[in-house]
Amino acid sequence: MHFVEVAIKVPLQRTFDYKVEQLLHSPELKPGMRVRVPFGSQKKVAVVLALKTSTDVPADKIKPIIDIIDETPVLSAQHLALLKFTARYYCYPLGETIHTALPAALRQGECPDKTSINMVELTDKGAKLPSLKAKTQLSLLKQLAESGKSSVTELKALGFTKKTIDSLLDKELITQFIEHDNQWQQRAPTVGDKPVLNKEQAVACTSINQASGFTSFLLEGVTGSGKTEVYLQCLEEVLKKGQQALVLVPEIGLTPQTVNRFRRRFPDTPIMLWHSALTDNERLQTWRFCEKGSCAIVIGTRSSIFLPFLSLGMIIVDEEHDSSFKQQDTLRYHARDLAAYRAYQHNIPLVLGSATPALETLHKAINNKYQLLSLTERAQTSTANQFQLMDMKGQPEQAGIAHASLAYMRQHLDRGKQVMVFLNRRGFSPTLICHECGWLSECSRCSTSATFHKAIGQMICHHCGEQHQVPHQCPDCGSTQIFPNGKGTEQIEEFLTQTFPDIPISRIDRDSTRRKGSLEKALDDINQGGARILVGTQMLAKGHHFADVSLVLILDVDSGLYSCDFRATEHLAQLVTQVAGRAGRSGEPGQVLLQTHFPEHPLLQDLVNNGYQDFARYALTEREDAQLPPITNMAIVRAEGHNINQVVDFLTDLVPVQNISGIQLLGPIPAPLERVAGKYRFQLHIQAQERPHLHLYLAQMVDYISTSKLAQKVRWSLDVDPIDMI
Ligand SMILES: Nc1ncnc2c1ncn2[C@@H]1O[C@H](COP(=O)(O)OP(=O)(O)OP(=O)(O)O)[C@@H](O)[C@H]1O
Ligand SMILES: [Zn+2]
Repeated sequence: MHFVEVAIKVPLQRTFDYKVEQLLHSPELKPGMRVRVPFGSQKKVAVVLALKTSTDVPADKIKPIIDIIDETPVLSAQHLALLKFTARYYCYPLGETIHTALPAALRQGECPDKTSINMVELTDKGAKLPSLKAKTQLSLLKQLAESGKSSVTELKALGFTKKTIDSLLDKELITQFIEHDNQWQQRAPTVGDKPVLNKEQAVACTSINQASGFTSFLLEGVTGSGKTEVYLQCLEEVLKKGQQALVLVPEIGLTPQTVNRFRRRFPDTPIMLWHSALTDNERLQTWRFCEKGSCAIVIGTRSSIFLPFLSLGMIIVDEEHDSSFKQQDTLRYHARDLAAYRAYQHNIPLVLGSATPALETLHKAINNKYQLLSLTERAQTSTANQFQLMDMKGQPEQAGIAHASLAYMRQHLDRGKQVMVFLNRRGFSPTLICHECGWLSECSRCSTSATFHKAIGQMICHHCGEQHQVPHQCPDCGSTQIFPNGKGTEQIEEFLTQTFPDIPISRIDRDSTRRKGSLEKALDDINQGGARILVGTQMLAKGHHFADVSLVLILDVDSGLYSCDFRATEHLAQLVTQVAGRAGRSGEPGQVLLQTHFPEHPLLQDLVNNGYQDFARYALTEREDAQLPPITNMAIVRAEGHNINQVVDFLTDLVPVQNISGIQLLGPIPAPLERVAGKYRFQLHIQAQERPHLHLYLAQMVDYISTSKLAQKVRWSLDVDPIDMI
């Protein structure tokens, strides 16, 4: 008798054993293959972890597997090891971790090659070009007679439909088959025009290319210093060796601009994209092509870290500080941190690039765990941007813009330049206020305000999404004197349209770019010089290269200066630096105006006078003093529920009576946003000097929670290495 240990998608920290009876014609079972198993009254897809000759499950209890789905493993041993590591590190059930990593089609037990049938050619019968009534079918036969075997996507691009192809298949005039083209591995890649690297870029490139085996690099380069150029020239070497590369980019970083740059540089190299808008079939195909080595470069967002590769040669994480690399629900993994594990596993270089490295990464670089490579100058201009703090105290202003700022805007616009106005708040105003009684529009289900969206005439809560009509009267006193309170991008756009009636304005935020393709269109418009004033939220901040922006106006930096989250200043400094970095990217130096009521604040002074590099190193010493991450290690248990007592009791029960050496606990404390969608939210903070202590403790705690009755009454989650406190 043989047994298998399998992982199943269930919210339990355990695996399951089944017995394997002799199945007719069954392929030899191996770890990484999928099987179907009975689970309760259901049938579930499970992944084999190990084959065993004995089990602890009593003989009368153990059930047989139903069937074996795969002929060969869909997860290699190395890939399984990655997923096991991920599950362990984030204290998340292995079955659910595997479920997160696999494309939907594979989770559901479908054939891995379902979508890979990508080529067709004539059969002998088809080659005789029999006369056919349907003209399109005949012209497809002729096309194939001329071109030989062709890819389905190519034929579709020529206007042939799937229906025409299927009809010919039915008549056995053509056949279809799978072809994984690995030709690129044998030939030297064609390389498009490229600039000569400057000295710092060349040093960085050489260091990375000379790395043998697993080495992590932090490429700390000021905005516009040509980090992408360094990636491209390193990738060239990887491709020459016939190896694959994974380039991780933030969600918004996957713009046509970025992709075109890679395409133009490597025109005959197979490059695939991975992002949230792919269909299930496209995901499966990319997965399969990576695995077979038919794809050389993947440019992908967070979850591309789980793609299988045949011969991975390098991982690059662009804008490594970006928060979109951290998944904020279910499996709360950080793609950058998993990238480090993967690079170690494959024994290859890892390149983390940013103008504003996360303190976590910088800490490792300063302690020589990562090799630090610096680009201190911009690639296309010799002068740095000029910063100016605009003291808002006593300043005349309209819509939150100082008159002095408006005068600067006019100067730049008169010279034919583009101006960017940044405010990290969408909507028209964050609240409505009653002039008579002081009523403020609040979300009825969250401890936060409801935002006024004027264009669509709705009040919307940005936390729970609750939406309702704009009131005409104050719900408390009945007065009609209710006004917008505070500013959002919609209001700024309205005001600037009135102030500069002849200047085309483009607003970029989540509301204005909801429709598919609208962001791409807006960015294109900006690059063509169509829009001259750009108003936007952090969507505008990331990675864009707008050649003609010469003035960046940052409206409200003050909200980030005084926050209960110890990371708020780091995030503010990153955001300000990234936004500012959009100015003066070619030609003359840019001007950056920061409007603030606290121009003397040490953080702003440091940032403006000495730059992010200096700020970040100072901020690390502060974290050292306060014994906060990245100096120490942290995890948060979050719990929420409609009954506040149950939430607090659950967390209180987790706090041991006696101190545990090496572990500090704080809580239960209310979350910064204490109520969301009607639920109360509390947290328990766990800190440890040593990472092994933290993980040992967390493993025991998760074990304990699995037996806790209190846990069944609340929703709880564990966040290892949280990046915010919300
Ligand atoms: N060595 C070079 N010589 C001339 N131009 C260069 C060189 N390196 C990069 N550039 C150009 O400078 C501009 C900025 O470079 P790039 O986009 O690579 O910078 P970056 O550091 O990735 O920018 P950011 O992170 O701020 O978005 C691009 O237009 C790029 O083509
Ligand atoms: Zn709400």
